[in-house]
Amino acid sequence: MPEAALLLDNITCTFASNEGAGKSYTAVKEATIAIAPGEFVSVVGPTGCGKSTLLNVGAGLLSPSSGQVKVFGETLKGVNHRAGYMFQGEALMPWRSALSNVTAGLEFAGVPADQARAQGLDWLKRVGLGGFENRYPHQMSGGMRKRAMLAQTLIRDPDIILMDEPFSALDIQTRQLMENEVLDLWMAKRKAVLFITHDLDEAIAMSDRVVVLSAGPATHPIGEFTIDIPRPRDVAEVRTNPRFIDLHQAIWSVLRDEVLKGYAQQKRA
Ligand SMILES: Nc1ncnc2c1ncn2[C@@H]1O[C@H](COP(=O)(O)OP(=O)(O)OP(=O)(O)O)[C@@H](O)[C@H]1O
Repeated sequence: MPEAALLLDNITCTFASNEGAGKSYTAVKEATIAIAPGEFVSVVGPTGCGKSTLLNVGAGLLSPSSGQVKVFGETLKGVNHRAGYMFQGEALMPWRSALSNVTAGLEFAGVPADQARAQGLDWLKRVGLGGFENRYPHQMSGGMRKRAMLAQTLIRDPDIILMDEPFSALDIQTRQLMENEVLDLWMAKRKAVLFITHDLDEAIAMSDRVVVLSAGPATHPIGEFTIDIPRPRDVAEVRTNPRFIDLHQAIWSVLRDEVLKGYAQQKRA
């Protein structure tokens, strides 16, 4: 097996609990997930189980209580500079235009302004925002803002792409368009992707492999499925593929009980 682009190795994350002084909550326990270079891996699990926590650990934004992260074989210390991160919510800076948002990372990295501008305009075109470079976030639709965020994430050409439910706020048509665009961009460059989602259909349609997490506390992987459906895929059309239906059934049989447990816990909370 080639060296993993990203290895979350035996990760445990314990937080101080808000149930009282001295109490703690172990959200993730002894979780190991490896993503090979060029592999697209989705992680699904019930709400609140620890998906974002694991992604934050992979991004180097959160230090695990125990375990380690390896990036192309090297132990991660601090922020993961080989990763680009696309968040769940809105991450555009409202005071910057689309172009200036997209080029922000290059600017911070000291790339000369004219070079950054040329790359930014190119990326805006690639994500379907050609001609919208002067729009501010409040002048863009939710889908356009997501496109700008995608360009913002990819412009630095990261070797690892971390995505935390990036399209959950979009209507289904826009979402499917964006999913197909992400797949096209990914097929062209084949970077390692860790994609977090609630949505099993989305996970199967996009991925090479789907990892199922248990309900919390002490979340850890409880199933792993290779998605052996040929590419290129269209995320809407692939849902009628008989293999998709088989995989959906197999994964759902593992995920269903965890979703019910997660839901019961949220009702109690
Ligand atoms: N900094 C923190 N302090 C205390 N508890 C935390 C912290 N971060 C996360 N948690 C808890 O850890 C658990 C996992 O949270 P996390 O956001 O990773 O779940 P998730 O699976 O991404 O949720 P969702 O599906 O709703 O986005 C939750 O119970 C959450 O309340």
